[in-house]
This record gives sequence, structure tokens and C-alpha cells, in this order.
Amino acid sequence: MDTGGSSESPTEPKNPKRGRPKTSHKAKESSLKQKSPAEFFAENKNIAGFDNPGKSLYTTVRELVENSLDSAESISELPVIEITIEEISKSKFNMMIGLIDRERVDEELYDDFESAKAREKRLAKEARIQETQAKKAALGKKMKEPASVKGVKGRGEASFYRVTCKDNGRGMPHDEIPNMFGRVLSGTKYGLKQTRGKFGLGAKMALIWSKMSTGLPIEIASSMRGQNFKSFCKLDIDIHKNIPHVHLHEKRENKDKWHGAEIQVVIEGNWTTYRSKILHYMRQMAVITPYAQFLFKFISDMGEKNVTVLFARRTDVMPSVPLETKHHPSAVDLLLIKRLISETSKQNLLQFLQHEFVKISKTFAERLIGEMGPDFSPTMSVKSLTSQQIVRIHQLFRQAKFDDPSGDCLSPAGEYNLRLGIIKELQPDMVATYAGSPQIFEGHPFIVEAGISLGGKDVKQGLNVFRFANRIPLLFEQGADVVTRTALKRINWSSYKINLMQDKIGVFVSIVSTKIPFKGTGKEYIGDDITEISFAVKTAIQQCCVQLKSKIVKKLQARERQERKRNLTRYIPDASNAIYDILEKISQNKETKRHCYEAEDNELLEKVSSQEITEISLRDRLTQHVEQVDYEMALEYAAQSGVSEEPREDIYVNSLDGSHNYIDFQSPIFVFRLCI
Ligand SMILES: Nc1ncnc2c1ncn2[C@@H]1O[C@H](COP(=O)(O)OP(=O)(O)OP(=O)(O)O)[C@@H](O)[C@H]1O
Repeated sequence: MDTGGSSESPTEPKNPKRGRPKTSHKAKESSLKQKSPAEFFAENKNIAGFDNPGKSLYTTVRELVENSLDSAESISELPVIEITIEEISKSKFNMMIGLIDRERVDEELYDDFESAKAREKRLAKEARIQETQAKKAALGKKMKEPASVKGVKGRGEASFYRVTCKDNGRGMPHDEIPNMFGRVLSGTKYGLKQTRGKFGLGAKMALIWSKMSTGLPIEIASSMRGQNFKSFCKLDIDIHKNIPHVHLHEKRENKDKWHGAEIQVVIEGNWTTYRSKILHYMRQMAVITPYAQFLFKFISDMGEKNVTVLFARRTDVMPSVPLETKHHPSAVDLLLIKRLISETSKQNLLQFLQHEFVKISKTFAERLIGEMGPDFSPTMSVKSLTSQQIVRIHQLFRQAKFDDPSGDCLSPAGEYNLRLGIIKELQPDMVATYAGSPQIFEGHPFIVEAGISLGGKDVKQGLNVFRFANRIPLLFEQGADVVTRTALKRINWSSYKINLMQDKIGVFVSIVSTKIPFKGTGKEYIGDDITEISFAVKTAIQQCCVQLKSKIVKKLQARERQERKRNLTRYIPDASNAIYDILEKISQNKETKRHCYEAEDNELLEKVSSQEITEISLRDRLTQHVEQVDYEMALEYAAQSGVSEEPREDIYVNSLDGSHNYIDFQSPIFVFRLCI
């Protein structure tokens, strides 16, 4: 595999000193080699989600969008994100890199060469297919999409795309931009905090892929709040040294006081095969982030392929900014304790334990130190701890009982946002949501929220699973994920009156944590092997199902009532006809049998004879009666269940734009003004 390191970038400034350091004769004899992290990920790009051109296009979009969201949320700004994929034709691409388009001369040299005989055969086959299609069309028969005739083989042309992502986030400090984008495994999200990004890898992988596939550098524009300049940076990465290779880094005027970042990268991709995945991703992102506005555009020279989708903001309620937290003593290993010791500003052991970890109070720290043994004292210098002493602390941390970490540092989507997102994007017939309380696994707090919807647009029959981790949608490896497995294997849907085969069931599960146990760096799924998480997922789904069950039962009762009414109404004409027939006959013979009837009956027969009672009037009275019975039953049902008979309508409250100090809730019969 081409690691991207061997081929020079076409736009790269020449630097004769670049490359591996010269190896001495002795070193040449050794087979021991080192790899830089950039080299490793270039060779194993699939583990970061860059498996093939199509997937790489998808992952690039994803990484850029997630960075933008993290950035806007970190300054509590309602995110406004524009993502554009521009298809670049081969000749345009060649022009960009200064390569002159060349016509093919030796046609037979090419993989897609078709000999005259093969071409004749293919055309004949195509003509036959067209003929059959025409015959079928003439007979009015249904036609299948004509299968493309295999003939022209070849790997085909590579497709290139310029991906641009613009946000209104925090921006980046001018001097840090090169390292943020040109050094693999560098980032600002390594602390113990709930963020979408974690590894310090995503943006660099997009750059490595652009270096491997197009050789073009990444372009970054950025400005921070209150900064009177915009930073512009054009760079690529030195794969072997894992350092940024800066082409341009300058400050320009920031007249419009913009803050945020705009990242642009040109890569090889495949829009055709990943179009639906990318749009799916954007849609799911809109579900879990209804407080953000996304404008997605695909631009091509072929106008009919263009796509523009605006996912509008539906709420101003943004989850709180996740807080950085300290480590829980049960979640640290030896290496981490050593690192914390080397980084701490605390002088003695007591202060160190009390301030560098959660859930260790002063008195508890004193008890722990007492338990460590006679070599330890609260006032001993923490930096002077020996390796053995650190092992002792670690052992005690593993055995002692600590209070669980709280979930205060987490920022779940919130039931309101989840529900709003589901309703906005799916328009289901029914929806139920549930937010679990914070739970713990391996010393990390996590929260599971779930939503179950029934019906709606673009939802297939059966289970439709939507997974989110730290508020990012997970689209791949669905089968192995804890949510899919739980929904399929551990939920008895029929016990909640939900039909797994026929109903259109949406299962939405969002997990947030300071550590999401992803399998792999591609952040594609969470394994099913963590009992605490799978149990919490099951509970959250079940809680939604319980809510839905009562709604379903009410709906079934309402349907039964309707059916009963329909059945009764259907028999009214026959019943009134039969009754009237009998009454008419009796009234005709009533003189002879008058003594047989009560006064009341006689009165009735009189009315029949005088046409005061007719078949029509009987029919009307019966209809009225059925209506009355139905209404009484409905009232009784409403009184029992507390359900109002009036249909309810969802209302959305618009954001305050500063010009009003009130919000109007409008209904067809009233307007309710809330003054603030
Ligand atoms: N749009 C942006 N606005 C502000 N800062 C950004 C933006 N994009 C990237 N950064 C900064 O660059 C750093 C590196 O980004 P990168 O995508 O490589 O890794 P990450 O987001 O930290 O982690 P992960 O690899 O898990 O996505 C980020 O930590 C962030 O500080």
C-alpha cells in the first residue's frame, strides 16, 4: 500500500533535507525500524474509518462536522454549520495541480480498453435488450430497470471532491493551527471530558488521505472571538516525522468580526456509493442536535446531481457545556498515577489525593494514607514517592470502596431535544422518551437516553436503530453494537403490544460518557460486552416501551369503539326497515287485535298509521341513539383515563430575536401570550 509518504505532493515546496535521517552502515544491518504515528495511520487508515474512497469521503465529512460542533458548543454558541462537497472533474483537478490533460494515444494500454469485436458484441446485446423492453412496453407490461451490459471493464476514473466545513465556533489560536492539523495524535480534547472528538486524529486523517489521494494540502481559516485578524494556514503533513509542513501561515484582516473555522480539503471520494450514508448521517445529526443549523450542499458540474438540504434549528435549548472532571480513583492505572504525580502542583500526599481525584475528601484521604502503611504520611512530598509506594497506592485504589462519580460533568442531549429531534425528522405517529440516571462503568460516569417511535416517514417495517455516542450518530457496524443487540435480543416487543415484524419501530439510544468504549478509533460501534451499559440500554428501551404500551392500549380501545360504532351504524338501515315493516303490518291489523295492546303500544301504532313514525324517522332516531351511546362511552373513557377528547397539536416556540419580550402560543381558538 502506498503510505503517501513516498510520493511528493505536487504543490509541496521542495525541501532537500526532508525524509528519513541517513542511516549509518551499522544501522543498515539491523532490521529494527520505527514508525511515526502518522506513518502507522497512513498504512492502517481503515482503523480510522478511511477504508476506501467512498468511506473516506463520509469520514472526512463526519470528522469536520463533529469538530465544528465541539467548537461551537465549547463557547455555548448555537452551532451554524455549512458543509459543502464540490465534485471536481478530472480536467479541473489536473488544472489545480498544474498537470496538462493528455489525450490517450495507446488505447490498448488502458484497463478499460474494448476491442472492436467486444464492442460489436456489447452493442448487439444492448440492442436486443432495448427491443425486448420496447415489446414489453407495447404490451403494457411492467419493466425492470435495464441491467447495464457488462463489457467495458476497468477500474474507472477516480473522483475528486473539495470538502469545506465552516462553523461559528471558538476558532483556534493562530500559532497552534499547524500542530492541530499537521501532527497526528495532537488535540485539545484529551482531558477527562465528554467530547465528540477524543483521539486527536480525525482532521489529520482527512489530511493524510488528501496527501495520499490528491497530494493537495489542507486549508484552514480561523478566528477567535474578539480577534481583529483571521488566521490563514495551508499545510500538509510530513508523514515520516509526524510534523506539520506549512506552506502558508499568515494573519489577515477580520473586518466582519467573524469567529469560527473554515476547513477545506481536496480528496478522492465516491459520492455515488456514499451519498445516502452521508445524507443519513446529516439527518441523524439533526435528530440529536436540533439546536444546530446545518446547511449541506453537494455541487457538481452536472446540475441534476446537486443537492441542498437545510436542517433548520428547532430549539434554542442547548445542552450544558460538559465539564472537565478529575479521575476517579478506581479508574486509574499505574501509568496514570505516575503522570498525575509528575504534573501535580500539590506538594504533599494528602493534598495530592484530595485534589487530583474525585470522591476523596480530606478525612477519606487521611484514612487511605493510614491504610497505606507506616512508610506513608500525609505531609510526605508526593514527588518523592518511590515506584513501590506508587504500586501500593494503586493497589489500595483498586481495593478500597469509593463513592461513585457523579454525572454532573456529563451533558446528555436531554429528553426534550431527543423527542424534538425525532418528531422533527421522522414525524412518527407515537413517540416515548426516557432519560436514565447517571451510572458507572470502570470509574467513568455514563448516561443513557432513549426514544422509541412508531410509524413516521422514511422508516421501514421492523426495527430501525439509531445510535448516538457522545451525541454523534453511529452508522456502521450496526449488528455488533450494544443497542442493536439489546433491541433485537433482549426486548420482548410483543409484551408491549408492538409488532416487531409489522410496526415501523424507531429505536433511538444516546449514550454519553467521559469514556465511550468504542471498538476501534473509527468510533463506529460500542461493544456488547460491558454489562453496566447493556443493562442501562435495556432499561431505557423498556421504560419507553412501557409508556408506549399505555398509548397503544388507548389507541386500540379507541379503534374498537370506532369499529363498534361502525358496525352498529351499518345495521341501522336493515334494522329500521325490519322494525318499520312489522309495525306497519301490525298497525294495519290493529282494529281486530286492539284489546291485545297496552295504551302505549296503541299510541305507537297510531303514529305509524298516521305516518308520524316512518322508516326514515326510525332510522334517524336509531342513528341518534348510536351517536349518544358512543359519546357517553367516550366521556366515560376520558374520565377514566384523563385523556381530553380534543385533538392536541404540537406547538413550537420560536427563538427570541431580541425584538420582543414575549412569546405567543397560538391555537385556533386562543392566543396565550407569555411575557418575559
Ligand atoms: N473547526 C474547528 N474549530 C476549532 N478547533 C478545531 C476545529 N477542528 C479541529 N480543531 C482543533 O484541532 C484539534 C485536532 O482535531 P482532530 O479532529 O484531529 O482531533 P480531535 O477532534 O481532538 O479528536 P478525534 O480524532 O477523536 O476527532 C482538536 O482537538 C481541536 O482543538
